[in-house]
Amino acid sequence: MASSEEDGTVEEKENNNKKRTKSALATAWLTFYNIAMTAGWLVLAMAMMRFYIQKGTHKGLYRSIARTLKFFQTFALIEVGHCAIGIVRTSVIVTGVQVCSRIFMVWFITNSIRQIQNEESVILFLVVWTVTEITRYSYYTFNLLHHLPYFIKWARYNLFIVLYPLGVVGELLTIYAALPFVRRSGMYSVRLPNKYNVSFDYYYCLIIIMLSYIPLFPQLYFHMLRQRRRVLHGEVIVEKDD
Ligand SMILES: CCCCCCCCCCCCC/C=C/C(=O)SCCNC(=O)CCNC(=O)[C@H](O)C(C)(C)COP(=O)(O)OP(=O)(O)OC[C@H]1O[C@@H](n2cnc3c(N)ncnc32)[C@H](O)[C@@H]1OP(=O)(O)O
Repeated sequence: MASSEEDGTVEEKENNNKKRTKSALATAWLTFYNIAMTAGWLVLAMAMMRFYIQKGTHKGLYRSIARTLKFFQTFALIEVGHCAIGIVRTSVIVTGVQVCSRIFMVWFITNSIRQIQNEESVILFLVVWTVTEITRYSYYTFNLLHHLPYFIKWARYNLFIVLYPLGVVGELLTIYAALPFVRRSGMYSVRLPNKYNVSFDYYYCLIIIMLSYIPLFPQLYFHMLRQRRRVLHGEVIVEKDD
């Protein structure tokens, strides 16, 4: 009897040790990840400012930062993994929609269609993303280090109120500007007849994606408003599981 109790205690201790090691590892990884992402977006911000100060125009700005942007935005896919393995308390779906829509904007719109890279709307969403990400990743970093300045917390849970709609406007205007080029070039489209007997029209796919902002964006926005009430006003929010 005594020995089984002892076994139980030993097992519990081992489990607790494993959990502690796992959470220490997760914290170390997240701290590294968030510092790297803050630095990446800071580099982007500085490159954009330097370009604009030197050239006095936004034309050519996208091309000058394209590589860095593609790298750091694509790297954010890891965040979906963080949610999936449970090291951050965030919904896989919410994070997945957010990250995939950004990657889609970078790779399948802005990077693929040269003719739209100098649109003002591209600069709009780039500036909005950059401010958002510097704030968001520095918030996570300082939070993990238990030294969170109030102004960063305030910025994380207030700036999105204006930045989120602005980002969406920038993205939608950019997709809209891409439509004529996509239609003319037939890019990423598969026409009939072909040996697989399938067709795909990227032009209509883009229109569907634009329409999908109508149901999806409010969900992301209201999610952030709930997070804001929880973090800034201490409200207890019960969220449905994925
Ligand atoms: C294939 C094509 C698909 C196309 C689909 C099209 C449809 C698109 C629809 C809409 C698209 C919108 C486009 C908008 C783009 C823009 O970004 S515009 C710029 C403004 N943007 C924002 O303000 C972004 C706001 N969104 C986000 O912050 C996130 O993406 C989020 C997923 C919505 C954030 O939610 P969540 O993580 O739940 O909130 P938090 O409060 O930040 O975190 C919750 C807890 O998790 C911890 N945590 C999360 N990540 C980390 C991390 N990296 N490191 C450490 N900790 C992390 C966080 O600390 C919280 O923990 P607790 O405080 O303990 O709860």
